Amino acid sequence: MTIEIDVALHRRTFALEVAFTAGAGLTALFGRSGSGKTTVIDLIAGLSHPQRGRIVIDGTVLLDTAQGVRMPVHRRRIGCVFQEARLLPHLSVRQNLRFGRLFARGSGGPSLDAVADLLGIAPLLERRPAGLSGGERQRVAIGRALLARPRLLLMDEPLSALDEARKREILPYIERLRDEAGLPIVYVSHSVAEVARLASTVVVLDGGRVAGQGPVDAVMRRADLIPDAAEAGSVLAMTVAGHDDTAGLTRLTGPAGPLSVPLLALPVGRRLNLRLPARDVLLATEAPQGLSARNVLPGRVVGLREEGAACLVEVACGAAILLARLTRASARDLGLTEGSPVHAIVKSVALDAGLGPGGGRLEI
Ligand SMILES: Nc1ncnc2c1ncn2[C@@H]1O[C@H](COP(=O)(O)OP(=O)(O)OP(=O)(O)O)[C@@H](O)[C@H]1O
Repeated sequence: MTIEIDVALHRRTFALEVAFTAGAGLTALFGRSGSGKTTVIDLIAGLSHPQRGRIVIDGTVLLDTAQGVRMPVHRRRIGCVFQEARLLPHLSVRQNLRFGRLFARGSGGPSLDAVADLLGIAPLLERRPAGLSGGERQRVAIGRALLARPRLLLMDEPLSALDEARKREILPYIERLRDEAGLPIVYVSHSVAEVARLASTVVVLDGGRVAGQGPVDAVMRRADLIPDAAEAGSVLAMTVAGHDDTAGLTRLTGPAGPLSVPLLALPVGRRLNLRLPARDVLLATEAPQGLSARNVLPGRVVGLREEGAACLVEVACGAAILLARLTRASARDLGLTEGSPVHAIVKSVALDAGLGPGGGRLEI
């Protein structure tokens, strides 16, 4: 499964020149307001047209201006989910879902019941949209899009109209969709938390151009690519290994080594992306003694970059690279150079978009 995009669109006040390829999973289009994210979504959906471009999804050419190919919107088989669910208010949830099926082309694809189960909306089928929470409405909108048997799902800031509690409710369903439905997703967001938690691949847009792209862990470490550089850090794919109720800790395993965090209400075996902001990682040249922080990972410096008064240090720990933000003076005092053995002390993790109690930062 591949998505290939290479488009150029020139408006009077804005020029977009974007090329990227993405594989299976969830590809996040990430960037500041006005960077061109929605414009790219509209071009893929066929809602607007570039002066030049080629868009190919899994071998099917949707657009190729050089060959005069421009597939109309209704034949593109692209599902769209926007900020607002846009359900038909006079129809029940079941009828809204069936409405999605009306647009399905070809055969196969999941049944209404399978989609309702995947999204946890089976108990809501006979209700009307007005009686649903924002998160429930959004899940119905996703279900309606899935029932049209799309080859690709476009999601344009689907959580931005929801409060934190509703975001928490819907995120696991988007993860299931990503992991179980086998449908590629292009997801627009300007939230580091959402991108870190959901994305497999990230394409960063800036001023209508691709500023950087790659796997989520590589892109989130690039302080130069993150609109708020203080949010830069590593993203680790962790698995819940066990809980220690007496100590009040959950043990996680992952590519950088084991980490303990305050108890999480997640089952053993559950995978989660943990974001370690660079500002929350300290470095020591010797194994620290008498320290309250319990998560100390041995590693080796593999990169140093000065940025103003700060020094960003990349540390290879196991199979992962952690990012630590030190002052330049501290980096000098520690005598850090490439190859230096260090101990990374993880002060806290960001439990993105509400995985933990209340979400946000968790001191560990
Ligand atoms: N229909 C249009 N006609 C002219 N200019 C437009 C149109 N739609 C968007 N623009 C301009 O194109 C630029 C990119 O807009 P776009 O909506 O793609 O950005 P975005 O990254 O999705 O922003 P946001 O995060 O705020 O939604 C902006 O400068 C915007 O003003």
